[in-house]
Amino acid sequence: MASCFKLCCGRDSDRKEQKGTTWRIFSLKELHSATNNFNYDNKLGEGGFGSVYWGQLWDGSQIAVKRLKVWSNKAEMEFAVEVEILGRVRHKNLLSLRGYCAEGQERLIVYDYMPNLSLLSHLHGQHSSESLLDWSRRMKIALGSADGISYLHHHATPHIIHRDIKASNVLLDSDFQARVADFGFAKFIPDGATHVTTRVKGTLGYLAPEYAMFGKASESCDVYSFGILLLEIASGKKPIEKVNSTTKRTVTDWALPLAREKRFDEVADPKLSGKYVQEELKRVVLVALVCAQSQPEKRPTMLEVVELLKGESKEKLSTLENDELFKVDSPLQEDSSEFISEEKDPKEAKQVAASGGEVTDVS
Ligand SMILES: Nc1ncnc2c1ncn2[C@@H]1O[C@H](COP(=O)(O)OP(=O)(O)OP(=O)(O)O)[C@@H](O)[C@H]1O
Repeated sequence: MASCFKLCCGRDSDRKEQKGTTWRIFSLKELHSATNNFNYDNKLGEGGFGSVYWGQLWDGSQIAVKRLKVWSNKAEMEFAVEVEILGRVRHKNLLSLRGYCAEGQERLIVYDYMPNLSLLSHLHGQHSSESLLDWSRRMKIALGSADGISYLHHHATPHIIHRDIKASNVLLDSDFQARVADFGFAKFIPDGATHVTTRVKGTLGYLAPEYAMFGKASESCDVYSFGILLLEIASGKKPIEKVNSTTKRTVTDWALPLAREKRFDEVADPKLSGKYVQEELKRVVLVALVCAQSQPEKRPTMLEVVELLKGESKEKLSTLENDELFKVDSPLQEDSSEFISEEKDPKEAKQVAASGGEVTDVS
């Protein structure tokens, strides 16, 4: 990918246009001036890669600038992957790349600024007390992020898996439209390959079991993470919850028995104060749980997820409702908590095994 980065992004001209995507190279000086010298007051947040700052360009447009913390080969790779992938895609539900800056050891990525910040900040963070996420906004965010991921899986060439779908990576624009962000761990799936075997990256609580255990990354790993995200949107619960000082419970282990007993109202976020569309809530919970099944082959594709969430086909919804997973007497899923380990840095969970017959890529 590093060599591909040089090839694709290191050309002479300053503005790139590919299939309608437009981005440019920024100078460090320009970004210093846009962010008031990366002033602490401009800081929007911090992630694994580095800090993110709000800024304003000379034309008045607002930007978010992600600045690499410490230069390393690994960080350089993450930077290259993100720029390479975001530079190729453009969709209403994916965060747009404005450009990048690579001067000396400085690596910065410039995006459109998302005034409503991340979904995480509204569900569990600094905006959660404001209760800005009513049911219609939650539905719009669920559908929008599904659309964005579906574009990556089914329309981008080559197909792309994101590998880090989670609430902090869904940003919200001024209209509370979802924009899937953070492509530093994303991977291209070569034509004809069913999956790639790779070092496990991602976030605890969102990792599909086959990926956490065997490093098998495919589109269905994103589907699993999206299922967890959907449950989070509907219930306001975190993916893993502390039940008491020794026990933790996943959101799926909590929601599946409720769904089987058709107690959907108990899944709804109490912050909604009962204000939601019952049919939509039920749909979201059922779709979430089929997505977050342990067996990848039983999960739907993102195209099917979009269709189901829209609720356009009564027939498909009734097939979903009658899925084996929701039969009261069928065995509960393998205990997903057995996969929960207290990694210091879940992003560096060890690659456990590599099985034959697939593309192996340990970057
Ligand atoms: N384009 C943007 N507009 C507004 N805020 C942003 C933007 N990009 C990032 N942020 C804010 O900066 C925070 C840090 O983002 P970043 O993607 O670096 O890390 P993260 O997703 O929170 O964590 P990690 O990198 O560990 O996955 C985000 O949670 C978000 O609040």
